[in-house]
Amino acid sequence: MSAGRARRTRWPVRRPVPSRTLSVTSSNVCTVTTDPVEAAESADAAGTAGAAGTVGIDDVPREVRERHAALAEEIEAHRHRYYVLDRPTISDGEFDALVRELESIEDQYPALRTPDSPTQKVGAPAAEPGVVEGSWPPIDHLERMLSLDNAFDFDELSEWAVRVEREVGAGARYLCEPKVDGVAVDIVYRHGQLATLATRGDGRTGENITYNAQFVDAVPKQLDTSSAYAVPEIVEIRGEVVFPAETFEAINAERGELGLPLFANARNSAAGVLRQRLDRRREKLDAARERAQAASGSGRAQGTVDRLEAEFDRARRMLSSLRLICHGLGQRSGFEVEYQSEAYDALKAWGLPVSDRVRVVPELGDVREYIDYYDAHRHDVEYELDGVVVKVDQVALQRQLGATSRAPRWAIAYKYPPEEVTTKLLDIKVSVGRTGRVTPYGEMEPVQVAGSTVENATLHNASEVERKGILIGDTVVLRKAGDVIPEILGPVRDLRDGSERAFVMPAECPSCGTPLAPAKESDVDIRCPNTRSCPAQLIERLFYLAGRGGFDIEALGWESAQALTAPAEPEQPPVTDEGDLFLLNIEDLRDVKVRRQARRQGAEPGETELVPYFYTKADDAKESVPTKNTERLFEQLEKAKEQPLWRVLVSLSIRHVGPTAARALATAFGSMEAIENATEEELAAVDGVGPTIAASIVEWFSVEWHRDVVRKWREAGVRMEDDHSDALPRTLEGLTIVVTGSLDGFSRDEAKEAILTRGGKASGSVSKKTSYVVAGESAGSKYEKAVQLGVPVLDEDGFRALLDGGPDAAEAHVQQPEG
Ligand SMILES: NC(=O)c1ccc[n+]([C@@H]2O[C@H](COP(=O)([O-])OP(=O)(O)OC[C@H]3O[C@@H](n4cnc5c(N)ncnc54)[C@H](O)[C@@H]3O)[C@@H](O)[C@H]2O)c1
Ligand SMILES: [Zn+2]
Repeated sequence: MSAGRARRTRWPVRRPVPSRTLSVTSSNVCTVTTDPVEAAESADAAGTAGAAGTVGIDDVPREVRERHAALAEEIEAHRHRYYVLDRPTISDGEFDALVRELESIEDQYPALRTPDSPTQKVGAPAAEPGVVEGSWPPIDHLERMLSLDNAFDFDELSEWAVRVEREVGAGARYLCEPKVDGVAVDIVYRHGQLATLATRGDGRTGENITYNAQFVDAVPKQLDTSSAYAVPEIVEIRGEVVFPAETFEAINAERGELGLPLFANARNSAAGVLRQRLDRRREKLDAARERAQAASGSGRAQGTVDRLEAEFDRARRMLSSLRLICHGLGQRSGFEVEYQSEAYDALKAWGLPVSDRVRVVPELGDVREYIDYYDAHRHDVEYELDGVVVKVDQVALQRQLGATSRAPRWAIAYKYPPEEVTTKLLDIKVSVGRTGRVTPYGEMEPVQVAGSTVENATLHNASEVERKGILIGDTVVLRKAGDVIPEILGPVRDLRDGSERAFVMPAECPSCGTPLAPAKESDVDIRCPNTRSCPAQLIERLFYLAGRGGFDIEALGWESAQALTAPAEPEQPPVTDEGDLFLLNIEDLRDVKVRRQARRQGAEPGETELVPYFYTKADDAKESVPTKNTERLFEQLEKAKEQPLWRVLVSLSIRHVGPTAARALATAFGSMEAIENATEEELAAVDGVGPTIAASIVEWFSVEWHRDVVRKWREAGVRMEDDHSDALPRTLEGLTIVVTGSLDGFSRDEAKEAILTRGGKASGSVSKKTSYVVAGESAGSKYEKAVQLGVPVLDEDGFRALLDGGPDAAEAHVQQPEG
């Protein structure tokens, strides 16, 4: 059986909507009331009839039936964990894949699509009180709460649109909304007063969490009855409760400090917080207070009160920071609108929060744009969204379209690729950085997430590993959001089997074997103190000094740096610290060998061989010769000796001395010697340097091998002072300049350097204090801002004039605002 993309055949044949359903739905905007059993039966009947006509359940091959049953059971178990326990063990993406597999089986064998299949149901039944500890008593919704059908790509979205058009003809307007990844709730107002707050449960019955509603600021206790929209006698509102992303992070940080298990994501945390039995906490607190009063003066009794009070308070604070986004109505009497978007205006007028990102658009192409926009800006929204919901805006058409047993036909959820997956944490290793800092990182079974394969993720430091409660061997939740580096959020504790083990920070450097220690006693980070020739640190420093902000030696990449500092042969590496770099002789590298996966035919995986790194020998040649890259390396080393002083300074890897400080130092002192001999005060007095950097420079030069690096570079011919003729006229003294858009004659870095070397400041944002904005090709918002603030704008010619002759020369080039 093909497990290919499931084709939706949930409503394959046009069938009359039962009249009873019609009459009930006629007052409906966002949720359609159908009798679930009847609807499910007719869906089943339709499915069966639509596919093979006579294929009954007995005609389905046994293996298929078994796979279907096993999958259904697995899905139900995950639903229970997710909806009732708030403790899922798989990611949403993995869960959705299981559901899709079930759907594709049912597409092939519609007889399996029975009313109790998970594909036909919403959520999970609210737990019977007492069955799951801590759940609230159930409450029936006035109208059923449905789920949504999903589209995972544009083809599926247009298939939906085609079905809509087939049912109701052209002319549907599309209402686009963020799909809020929160906890679905149902709120009932009677005569404008909050009556109940409930979770979705199985769509029919949810948990009655009204007690907690009093603490949720986002849920109005009373609707504004003075608005243009009369508040109906009874109105049922649907929405999502979420934590803003920031609050979620703060909550987890606090839980970490208190030693409580962290929430895996914002949705789980919102669900956990919303569903806690705050009433019971209150009872406990009251009882403790009474006991304390009875045992007047007992410190212990008072201690209990204090603790319970603090806990109650914390819970209340968390509830009050929850947010609500309303996106629909259930039952209501005496309230009619023509459009769903109009219903939102009413909700707003009554004081209910509605997303201001909702848009009504006429064409599917516009829907696509909306979807693309939020795909790119998913993380600019203050809460988590996992997709976009597209709805038919006209209420009359919604009625015509109706619903299946589990979802309306007039809406669809377009889902973005998941950003969270689970994977196995195979090991925790440590890496040593440029400054010797030792950082643990997780090695995982490779997984696909947000479009790339991830197998490593940093864990920052040992206390982070502890705070997150991660053990080696755990299944972990891994998150990769947009361009952000992947992060291990935490373990899935429920999947532990006892074989997991705690991570222990190694006592010795994995690169050079030196005992590790914190630099200062109070530091959380530990370091390898062998700064001079620990290969891990030296490689990072070489890589850095070869970078674009340093000597700019492209041919010295990470691998070459490794071959120079830690080759397999000879034992004594050609470079023991960066001082050796410019003293290298191409001949010295002839015998440098590295260990590689063996390339010979039939080599086993893991079988290695020694190969020369810098030299190569053609099959028929007698002598080996330097590789192309080796030749380039030596050419570039030669050129690097002529780099300006600030680049040499950057290349020394002095803490806090990046390009900006290095430029300021070079301009102020002119030579390495002068900097080396300057006092801390003299250094600190330089504009753009300051006391921290000054102290760091003095400390750096106090180390003997550091001074040797400078000495060796000087001996090798590296230029250690800026020629006087290099000094450019300081035409931009005191000016702040913003460059935006692209220029023909300057890269971004070159433009910046041109500004800095003439005494100006280069800034990235436009304010009233900006002296000039240089606007190149396709300059955007910064240009507009400049015009708005009246900051003079120059084109590229104007920029050149400014560089050469200062403000007077640029005067003639200042662009006059239009109009
Ligand atoms: N990891 C697990 O084990 C597990 C288990 C069960 C479910 N899940 C996840 O839960 C989700 C499925 O649950 P679902 O039935 O709630 O379906 P859904 O999330 O696909 O969509 C339906 C729900 O979206 C909500 N919604 C958000 N924004 C909305 C808007 N603007 N308009 C209308 N509705 C909006 C509504 O509450 C609605 O009920 C999936 O993401 C699934 O992966 C995960
Ligand atoms: Zn080391």
